[in-house]
Amino acid sequence: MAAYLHRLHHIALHVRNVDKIAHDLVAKFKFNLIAVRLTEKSRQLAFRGGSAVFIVNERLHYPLLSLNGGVVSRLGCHSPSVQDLSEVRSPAVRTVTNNRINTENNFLYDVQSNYSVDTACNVCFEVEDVERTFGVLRNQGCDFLVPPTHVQDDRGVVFYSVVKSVVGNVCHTLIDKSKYRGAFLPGFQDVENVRKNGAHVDESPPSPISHFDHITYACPRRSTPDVMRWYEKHFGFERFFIDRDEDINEGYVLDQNGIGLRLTAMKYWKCSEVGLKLPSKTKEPDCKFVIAESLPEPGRNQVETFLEQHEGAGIQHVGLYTQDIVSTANTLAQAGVNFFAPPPAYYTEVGKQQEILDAGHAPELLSQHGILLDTDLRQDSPDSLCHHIPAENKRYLLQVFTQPIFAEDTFFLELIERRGASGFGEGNIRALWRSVQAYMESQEVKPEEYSLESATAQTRQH
Ligand SMILES: O=C(O)C(=O)Cc1ccc(O)cc1
Repeated sequence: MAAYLHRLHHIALHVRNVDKIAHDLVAKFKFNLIAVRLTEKSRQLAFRGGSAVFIVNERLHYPLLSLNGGVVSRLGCHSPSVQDLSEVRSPAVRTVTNNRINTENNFLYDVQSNYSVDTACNVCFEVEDVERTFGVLRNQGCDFLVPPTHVQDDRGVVFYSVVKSVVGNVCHTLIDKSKYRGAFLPGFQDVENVRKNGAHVDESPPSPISHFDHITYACPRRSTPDVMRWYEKHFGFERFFIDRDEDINEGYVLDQNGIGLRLTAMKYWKCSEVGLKLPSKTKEPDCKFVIAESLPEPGRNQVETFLEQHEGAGIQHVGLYTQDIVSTANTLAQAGVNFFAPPPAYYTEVGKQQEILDAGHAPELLSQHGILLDTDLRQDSPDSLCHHIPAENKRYLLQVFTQPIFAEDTFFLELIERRGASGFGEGNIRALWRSVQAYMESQEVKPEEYSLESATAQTRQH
């Protein structure tokens, strides 16, 4: 029996310095700061775009006073000013683990990450019953980093526990907030409340991001079956076939023209008891998970670069869903987001140009920010995520990939818009791969000298 996952609650990042990433999420990626937790030992900031929430955790090695001039001063016009947040103290909470008041954990709803590089490493799911889920998973041999714990304030109580996954440093906070009436989580100060108590701040505009579409793990070669088994057994994930001819054991393999990538995707159902067979109409898929591993090809590639610079497996990228990728990419680019662009020939190749035109898009517009368009490999799939499929058109998806958002060539974000396509476009994956390869060739850099960082120099600068 697997755990009952209700839905994805948030993805947590652990960074050495929250300033840059907080600034980027607000000013560039148009997320809104929704809640903060500031203590002498840690800063935790929550950002929302639609239902997509990131919590950015930073361990502090200095007292709270240094907050002045720190993150909050550079968050931009839609975030509270330094004065608003420098007066914020974590609301009083009672944290109880194993019937004892817990004062040790600096990070609520997470664990202290001593990881040496910045990392996205916790995918938090809402569950129905933390104690029960803990019991089930522990009996199955899962490793828990935080046993069932509850956090209480005057608006109610939240239960959580943190389980380690089999993917590098990735762990999962399992949380039950059904007995909590507050806007976010106990221990966090809602930014609305900060505003009401402090100076006037402009209302935040709605974010163009609506939800997390998928999370992609970069894993070592031949580790995919173990990862699949773990998620199937413990969380009830099901295989999502990217291609109908995909081999069940091999996954979806791209191994032509210098691309050596194996992708295997998994899905689970939102708000449903995992494992329960529901009529397909009542099933609502949540965020997908993709496992990427490289094939034993010579030379460097995105997955191997990630593993090296991240010092192990982990979350390589997160797909952010937007209803209008052209407008969102434009807004983000104007705000300073740099996207990877495919070779210019991508938009003038006869086949691709026609494909873009048939889908009702202008190749010139897509080329401005490196947006890729691909027809879904699963044209006859009955479980499409999009409900508005133009009968005359094939189902397709649009994607654009950002440069890594941390100092290392590791974690990046993706914008994705689906027009009836529920899978992942082979052409887009090839184009992304090639955008890195093309730079290597144009610069005549030997593969072993190549770094993703240098490749980003050729991506579009805004
Ligand atoms: O297309 C996507 O968003 C994927 O998740 C597939 C993918 C996985 C890993 C890569 O390095 C590139 C593409």
